Amino acid sequence: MSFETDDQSSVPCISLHNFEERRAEIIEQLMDASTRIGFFTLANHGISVKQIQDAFELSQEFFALPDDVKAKTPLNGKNMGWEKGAQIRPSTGTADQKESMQLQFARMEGMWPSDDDITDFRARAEAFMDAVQQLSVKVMECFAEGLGLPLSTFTEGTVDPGVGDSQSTLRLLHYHSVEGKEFGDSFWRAGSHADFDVLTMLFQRDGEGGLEVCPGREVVGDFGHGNTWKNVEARSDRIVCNIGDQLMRWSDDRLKSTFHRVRLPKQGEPKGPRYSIAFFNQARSDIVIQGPGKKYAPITGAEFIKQALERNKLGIAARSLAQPQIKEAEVTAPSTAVTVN
Ligand SMILES: O=C(O)CCC(=O)C(=O)O
Ligand SMILES: [Fe+2]
Repeated sequence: MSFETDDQSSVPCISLHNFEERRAEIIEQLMDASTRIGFFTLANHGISVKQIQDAFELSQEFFALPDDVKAKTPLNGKNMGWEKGAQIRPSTGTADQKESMQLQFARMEGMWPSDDDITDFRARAEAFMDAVQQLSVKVMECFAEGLGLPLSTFTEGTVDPGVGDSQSTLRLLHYHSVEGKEFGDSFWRAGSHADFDVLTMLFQRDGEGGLEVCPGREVVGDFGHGNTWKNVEARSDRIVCNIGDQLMRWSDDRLKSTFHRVRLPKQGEPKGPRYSIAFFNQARSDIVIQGPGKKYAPITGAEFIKQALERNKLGIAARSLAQPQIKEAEVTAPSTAVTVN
C-alpha cells in the first residue's frame, strides 16, 4: 500500500477519487492511518474550492464584527456561541490566543447572529455544515466497515434523523495577528489537546500553518503526551481529519485520538492572522457508545461530553496549581475559563 506523504509531515494523504471503485483500498488506508497515527488528510474529497472559500468568507465577515456584536451570542456552556481568549487548556494553563464561534444543527435558538449584523449567516453556515457532515458520513461508514461493525454504526450514531438531538459542532476559528507581540513559551494559538468527538474535519488556508500532531496514543483520558511533534502542512485543497476520543472508545482503542496543537509563529515566520474551520462529528445525545469487545462500559453521547467537560475543568485546576508562573503576554487569560472541544 502506498501513501502520498506531505514532505514536512508524516500525516498520510488519502485520495477519495473513484470512491466506489476504490472503496476497499480507501478503507485499508483509513484504518492504517487511524490505528497508527490518528490523523490523515483527504484529497479529492468532493467539497469544492468555492464551498470552502465561502465558508472562510463567512468566518472572516463574522470575526470582523465588533466584539460587542459578537458577544450577543456568547458561548453558552453547550458548545455553542462565541468566545475570545477564554479557552484555557489543561495542558498549558494558559488561554488559547484565539477567538472562536461554535455552531450546531439543533437547539440553536437565540444563538444565530442576526441578519442585521451579518447577511444570511445561518443559511450559509448550515450549507457548509451539511456538506461536511455528508462527507463525514462516507468516511465514518468506511471506519464501521474497517472495524467489522454495521455500516450505519457511526452515521446513525452522529447524524440526527430529525429529532433534534445532534451534538455535532462547526467551529470557526480566528487566531489573531501577532505582529509586534511577544509571548512566553507557555502560550499557544491552541494548546495541546485531543478532540472528544468521533471524527474531526479541519479546513485550513494555504500557508497559514502551525498545526502540529503527536502521532498515536494508547489511552483515552489523561493529558499526558509524547514529545515528537509533526508539522501538518496548511493546504486549502486538503481536509485534515483526526479521530476523536469518542471513536477511540467506540473502537476499543483501535483507532487513536491523537494530541495536537497550534503553535505561534516562530521568529522569521509571517505573523499575520490564521483562520481555520473545524467540524466535530459528535455522538447524538442518547446514542450508546461501546466497542465490539466491550473494553469500556457503555456510555451515552450526552454523558460522554459531560464527563469530558468535567475532566477538563479538573485538569485546569490541577495544572494551574502546578504551574503558578505564567509569563506575561500581550493577550492574557480572562478570569473565566471555558471548556469546549
Ligand atoms: O486550528 C487548527 O488548526 C486546529 C484547531 C483544533 O485543534 C480544535 O479546535 O480542536
Ligand atoms: Fe483539536
